[in-house]
Amino acid sequence: MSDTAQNWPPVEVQDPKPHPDAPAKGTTLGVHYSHCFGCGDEVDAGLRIRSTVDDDTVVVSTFTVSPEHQGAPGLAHGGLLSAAFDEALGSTVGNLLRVPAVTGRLETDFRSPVPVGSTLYIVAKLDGVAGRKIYVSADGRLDAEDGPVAVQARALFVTVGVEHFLEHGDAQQLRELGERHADWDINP
Ligand SMILES: CCCCC/C=C\C/C=C\C/C=C\C/C=C\CCCC(=O)SCCNC(=O)CCNC(=O)[C@H](O)C(C)(C)COP(=O)(O)OP(=O)(O)OC[C@H]1O[C@@H](n2cnc3c(N)ncnc32)[C@H](O)[C@@H]1OP(=O)(O)O
Repeated sequence: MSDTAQNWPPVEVQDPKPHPDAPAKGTTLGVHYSHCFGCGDEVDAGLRIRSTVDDDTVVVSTFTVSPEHQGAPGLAHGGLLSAAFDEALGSTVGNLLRVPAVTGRLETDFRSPVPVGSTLYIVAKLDGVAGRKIYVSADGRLDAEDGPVAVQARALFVTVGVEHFLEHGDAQQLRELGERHADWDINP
């Protein structure tokens, strides 16, 4: 998707195979974890990203830049824009492929400033899969799904087992998350 892509994906890949129970086109995706900085509704200065399935390999997410997200006066902080893409790309991988995966590598190109008050439409596409490696990229467009491209990103997600989260994260919170998302099949 990114027009800066050179050799992307960087390895030979297979076409992504969406999960048979992946949400259909037009589905608005819910918050995956209420304490998630990217989408959670219990994080005061979080990004509160909202995502909708566009087709079986594309998810469109929106991120509205608020004053808490500033770097320079009136402009979004670049690191937070990267975080927005991490969330949007991760949501694309998790919801369409329905596998637990973590970001292994994320690169971001900042093409034009993103002002406070604007909404970034992040159009993310699954590009290919090579074993545990999932390649995904996105364009961030200003104020409309067909607005000018302000930010682009490409990422590698790596599929992990549930033990990744159990060993390194908060096992109790993970169990509670699993109870709320029986369809994810992540119950330890
Ligand atoms: C819990 C919920 C799960 C539910 C799933 C179901 C549904 C989900 C639905 C919705 C989810 C919605 C939204 C999600 C939203 C946001 C997601 C945010 C995601 C994050 O924010 S997540 C935090 C940041 N993330 C980390 O905290 C990772 C730390 N890291 C590690 O935990 C390890 O590093 C790991 C696991 C990545 C790999 O470790 P490992 O030992 O398992 O495997 P290994 O090292 O062998 O890598 C395997 C192959 O990937 C290649 N590879 C690896 N890294 C590379 C790199 N950087 N560059 C180039 N290639 C790389 C290797 O070269 C090898 O390639 P090859 O196989 O060809 O040799």
